[in-house]
Amino acid sequence: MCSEAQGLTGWNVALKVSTAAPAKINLWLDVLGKRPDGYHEISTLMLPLKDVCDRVDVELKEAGFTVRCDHPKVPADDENIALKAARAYFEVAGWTGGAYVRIAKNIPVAAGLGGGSSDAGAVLRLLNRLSTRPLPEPELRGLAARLGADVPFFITPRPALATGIGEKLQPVEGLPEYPVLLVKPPVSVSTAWVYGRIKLTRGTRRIRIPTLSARPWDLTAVMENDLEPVALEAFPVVGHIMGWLLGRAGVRGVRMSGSGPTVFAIFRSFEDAEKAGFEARNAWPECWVRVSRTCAASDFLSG
Ligand SMILES: C[C@@](CO)(OP(=O)(O)O)[C@H](O)COP(=O)(O)OP(=O)(O)OC[C@H]1O[C@@H](n2ccc(N)nc2=O)[C@H](O)[C@@H]1O
Ligand SMILES: Nc1ncnc2c1ncn2[C@@H]1O[C@H](COP(=O)(O)OP(=O)(O)O)[C@@H](O)[C@H]1O
Repeated sequence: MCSEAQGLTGWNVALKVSTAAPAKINLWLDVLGKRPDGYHEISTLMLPLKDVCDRVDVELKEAGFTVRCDHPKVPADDENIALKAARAYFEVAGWTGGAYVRIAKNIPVAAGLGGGSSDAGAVLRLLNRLSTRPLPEPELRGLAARLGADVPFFITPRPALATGIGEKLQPVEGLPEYPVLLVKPPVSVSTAWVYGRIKLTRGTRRIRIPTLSARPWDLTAVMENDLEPVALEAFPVVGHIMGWLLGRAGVRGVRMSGSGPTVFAIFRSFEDAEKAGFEARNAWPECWVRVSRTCAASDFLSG
């Protein structure tokens, strides 16, 4: 790579960059209505998880776009949303050249944890940091929204109220780092399939932020997910896991994350979450089980 090529491409010096791409949970998810474009208006509080993260590397190349991922269910071609993000960024930035994207997968796939969207957000974050003319945040968010409803949240993962189809973000400060136990049954649920079967019963958006800010541990008062009934009917195991988690010592609230099937439980303390995690591995040996915590601020701005 010669310097005039860098001048032409608009890149800074670094040619290989890397960052963590966190999973997310939805503390609540209201579906408010269906839009003419087929997407649904939602209002959801999204919380990134501190240590359930993919690792995303981006290497700039003279030409060509390729992706490698160590998970058999993740596309290794142009269908990979992280590669779509790289192509889209180069096009908008007017860059020549290409990119090699490498993903080390730790977030379960099609789990309701935003794994693919997080990888795409990480690629946009990395490329924008490399640029000699970074895109302003609103333009970057618009590019992200064209890739997927969840992607704008993952450009700067931090607690935020997401509205619209998920692309309008209002950061929420001052929340605790909640201890979380995640249990994912061995079923794959498509987001489109769940949204396609939802019965729209909620008329207006409930205002929950003041309640949560006043009483951040009174979680049952705010935790809801309008996508749950569709997933519970199709996959009763999701309901069985939710019922089991509600019986654990120190539990503060249980919900399905996003379009599922992952169920998450928030606990009074990290010790309670770890104890429940140990019990879950014995009670649900066929499930993916992780103990984590939500992030109070964006731990992902730096790298
Ligand atoms: C449900 C949520 C909650 O955070 O997350 P996941 O469970 O996927 O992690 C999101 O709304 C998922 O966003 P995302 O995963 O980006 O969905 P997209 O790929 O954009 O959309 C997949 C399909 O879901 C439907 N969809 C998605 C978002 C939305 N607000 N309304 C919709 O109707 C559309 O049919 C769309 O074609
Ligand atoms: N980088 C990626 N990581 C995970 N899934 C991806 C990726 N790129 C494309 N996909 C596709 O997106 C689908 C949704 O995956 P994912 O984003 O993990 O689900 P969810 O939005 O429920 O968390 C998967 O079935 C997979 O085929």
